[in-house]
Amino acid sequence: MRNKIRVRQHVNPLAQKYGTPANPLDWEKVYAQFNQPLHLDIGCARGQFLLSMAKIEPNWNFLGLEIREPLVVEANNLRDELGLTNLHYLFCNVNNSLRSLLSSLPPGTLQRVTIQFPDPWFKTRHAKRRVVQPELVEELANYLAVGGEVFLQSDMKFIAVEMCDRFAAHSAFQRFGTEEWLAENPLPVPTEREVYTQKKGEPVYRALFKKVENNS
Ligand SMILES: C[S@@+](CC[C@H](N)C(=O)[O-])C[C@H]1O[C@@H](n2cnc3c(N)ncnc32)[C@H](O)[C@@H]1O
Repeated sequence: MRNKIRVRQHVNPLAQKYGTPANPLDWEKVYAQFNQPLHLDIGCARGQFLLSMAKIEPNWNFLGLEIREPLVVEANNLRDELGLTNLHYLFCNVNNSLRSLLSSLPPGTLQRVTIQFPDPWFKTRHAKRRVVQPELVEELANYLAVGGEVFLQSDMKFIAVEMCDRFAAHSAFQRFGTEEWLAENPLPVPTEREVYTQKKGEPVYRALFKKVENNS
């Protein structure tokens, strides 16, 4: 049994040390089949969700972005031990790295994005530290393929509402179904935070958005 490494619970994405955007990736070196559709998981933590997804869907590539570097190192080591060639984890701050990462992708490959239980940063004065900012929605609108999906979930209703409001405010995105929360997770694998929340019997707020038009 692997020992879990201990890392800080939260880091401030606005701190100077996270101010440098990630370098673009050489996709041909990252994945065995770099033209496969890409699933991007934002704030992947230990990456267990993506690891299971990568095993279930070998015809997709998976990229996990995470700001706590030790978790990324550990996740990539495990990926190597398992020999998965459709999975990669990257240490970066998503709030300044999406453009440099996604602009080099083969056009049309980014087809699914998940943002699951992002750090809530409860206080209003910390709201700028939350992951789903209008600028992040704009970058996803720029690089997600038409018909591509963004799946959002949180155990904090105010965060789920804020995330939905920000995607709904962008003309490239349309909410799937009614304005009600999705009753079930449409993906075949729950995240670690999702399992923890459901074990406590607490609610999860889920929504799905589709990209309906190209960003102009
Ligand atoms: C509460 S955890 C949820 C992890 C996982 N998605 C789950 O559902 O189990 C949120 C993760 O997002 C990461 N995170 C927060 N802000 C980030 C940012 N700006 N860039 C990259 N990762 C970030 C945190 O370090 C943390 O690992």
